[in-house]
Amino acid sequence: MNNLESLGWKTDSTINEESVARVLTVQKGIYRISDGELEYLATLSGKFINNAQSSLDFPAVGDWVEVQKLVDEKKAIINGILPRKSQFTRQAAGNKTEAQIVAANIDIVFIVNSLNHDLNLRRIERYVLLAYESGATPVVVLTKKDEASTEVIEEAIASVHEVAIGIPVVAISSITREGIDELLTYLPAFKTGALLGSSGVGKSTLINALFEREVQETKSIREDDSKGRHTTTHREMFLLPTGAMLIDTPGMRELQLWEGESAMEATFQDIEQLEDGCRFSDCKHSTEPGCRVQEALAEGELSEERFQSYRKLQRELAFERRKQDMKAKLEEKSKWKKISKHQKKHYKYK
Ligand SMILES: Nc1nc2c(ncn2[C@@H]2O[C@H](COP(=O)(O)OP(=O)(O)OP(=O)(O)O)[C@@H](O)[C@H]2O)c(=O)[nH]1
Ligand SMILES: [Zn+2]
Repeated sequence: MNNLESLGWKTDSTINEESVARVLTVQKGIYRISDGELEYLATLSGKFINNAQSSLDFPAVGDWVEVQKLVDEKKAIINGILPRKSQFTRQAAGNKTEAQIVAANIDIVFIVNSLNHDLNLRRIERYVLLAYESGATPVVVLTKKDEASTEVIEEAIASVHEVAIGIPVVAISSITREGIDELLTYLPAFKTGALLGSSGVGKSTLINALFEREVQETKSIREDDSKGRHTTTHREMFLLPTGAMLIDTPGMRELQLWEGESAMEATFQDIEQLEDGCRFSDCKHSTEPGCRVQEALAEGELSEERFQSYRKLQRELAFERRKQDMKAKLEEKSKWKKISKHQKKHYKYK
């Protein structure tokens, strides 16, 4: 196994692996990257910056980048980004239509909620949708198991299963360590996970828990690791002692919906299935006769809250799409403006 593989790299003979590295943190144009052996502080090449069209073209935590290493100085220059397997975006600050990339190449998304507060099922639905949109696999984590009664735990798991259909749910305690091993079965070595969840649900405590025991256990093996891999806790992409990676970026809290047609279908499979039973294929599920959705609502088979949440997310997505269409049109316009200006200029000097 080469060093890159320890960061989750899959061997690719079409790429010169000597010049590949992964982005661990991003801070004001400085990228801390690793090739699995050494870390480098990298900047973007001039050509890269010139070619970038939007903020999505810039590297994010988790990206694989093509670099030129200056080994002696532990510095590097980033020339390009390798194709992303998945990506999380949010709205760029100060720009209502531009997406900004928060993290890339995430395999598993942990949707973290705490058992000692009211479970917000609507938020879970939203996060499930986001996970599917990004291209990652969702897992729901219920924290602070030590503070909840068996009854509360069972009830919480059952209600999450209802809104997160077919998605694993794990109840854990970072204090008693209950459930931690089960959680790790969803994050195998060389895979990259990300934590999604509100403030205070226990994400940092979980990361610490994931480090502690393993650090003890693996200490003898990695004691001579002069890079101090186990003590660095300020990174955004953590290299866990199990060999897996975990991303906890603050930006993950402001994730936005982007264009999730198929993600909606995956998230609301129950409703999509009911819709197939409506008499009219363009049924709006309000007053139409033979509406299977209304029937399920009346019979309590589908909860009103979940249906409203579905509606709300649908509206939001439609809004996002309109915004993006508008943006595309404006860009097209300004492109033509530039071209005609350019032509006028040429004309003058001819
Ligand atoms: N009883 C109990 N308390 C926990 C557990 N995990 C976290 N806590 C407590 O919950 C509080 C918040 O935990 P954090 O890990 O800081 O939460 P966070 O999600 O990282 O919060 P932000 O960093 O603000 O996003 C702290 O007081 C923790 O000690 C747990 O498993 N059991
Ligand atoms: Zn209907």
